[in-house]
Amino acid sequence: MGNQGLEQLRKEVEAINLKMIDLINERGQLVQEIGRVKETQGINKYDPVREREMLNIIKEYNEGPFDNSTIEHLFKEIFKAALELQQDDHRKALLVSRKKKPENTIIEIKGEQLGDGKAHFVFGPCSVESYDQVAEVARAVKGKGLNLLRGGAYKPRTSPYDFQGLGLEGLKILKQIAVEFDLAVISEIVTPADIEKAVDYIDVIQIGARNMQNFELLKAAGAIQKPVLLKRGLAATIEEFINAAEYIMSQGNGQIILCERGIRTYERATRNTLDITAVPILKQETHLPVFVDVTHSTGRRDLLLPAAKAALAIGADGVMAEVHPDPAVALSDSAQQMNLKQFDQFYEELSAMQGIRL
Ligand SMILES: C=C(O[C@@H]1C=C(C(=O)O)C=C[C@H]1O)C(=O)O
Repeated sequence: MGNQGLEQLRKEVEAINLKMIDLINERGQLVQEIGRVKETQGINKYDPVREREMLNIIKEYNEGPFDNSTIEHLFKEIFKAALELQQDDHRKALLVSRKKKPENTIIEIKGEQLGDGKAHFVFGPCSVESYDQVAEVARAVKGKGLNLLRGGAYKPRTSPYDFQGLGLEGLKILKQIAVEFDLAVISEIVTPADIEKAVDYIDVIQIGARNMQNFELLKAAGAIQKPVLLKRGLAATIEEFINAAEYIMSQGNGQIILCERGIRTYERATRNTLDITAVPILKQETHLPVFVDVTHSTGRRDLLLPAAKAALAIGADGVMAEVHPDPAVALSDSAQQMNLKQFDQFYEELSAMQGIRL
């Protein structure tokens, strides 16, 4: 067959493509109409029995050259696309998505505007151990002109025999520190029932990696009007992370800060693997501020500074890191927290970074 024959055949294929588009769209319009009828009758959009009936008729009719399994596959895709057409469009766009809200969400905490394009920082010990221990770090944080302090009161630990945190006593210490040093304090809450009482003690509720898909906790955090710092789960995809944030926002609380904290991979050189490109993806997909926790993602003191630089360079709104007056005796995470001298040096070098806006 010469080139002319080939061209003729291709023209015929092209003409069929166009006819198919018309037919598929005509079908789509009918399905949309069916969707509207179902809506008024309160019937489920998805109807697998009806789909099966149609597939049986289609297979009965099919004379090849495509075999029945291929035809079935193609039509299943058409049904799926048709079903998506039936779901109404704005229900599909998540509240946390850029599609829904193109401009950045800015969260104001103690005069800082998280999400404003400048770099923000959250420092503090892994666990609240005593008033004096937190006060020492608070003094160092305040000394740098910073306003946000973290400290864990409820500690979800891998082993039940590890230090579980001071609980309410820890929150009380944080509250006292917040008042005395004029700081905003961030602490993790692990039980829905504790959220309501926690708002009296802390300024930002943290939902930790292990609780990212604790949906009752997310809903409880959505029902209050306080900023929530939501950490990505250990093995959560970005989509799951975004949906976890949606749980909070769908309850009415839009003050959400996302925090990438590393994910579990086969790599053992670091405690977790910092998924650095999650930052620009989350910035593109959502309108929420994005932080990077360099302590838990790396688990290594020597990597805190390069990881923090990378986070800011790639567009993170802030960095979180752990600081302890004497990491060697810390009741949790002793290998990765900075002491006060290392903290000074870390902050000095980070704030000298080119292009950083403090
Ligand atoms: C159009 C309908 O809704 C859905 C879409 C279908 C389709 O594309 O043909 C079939 C069944 C349903 O899952 C219907 O119920 O008829």
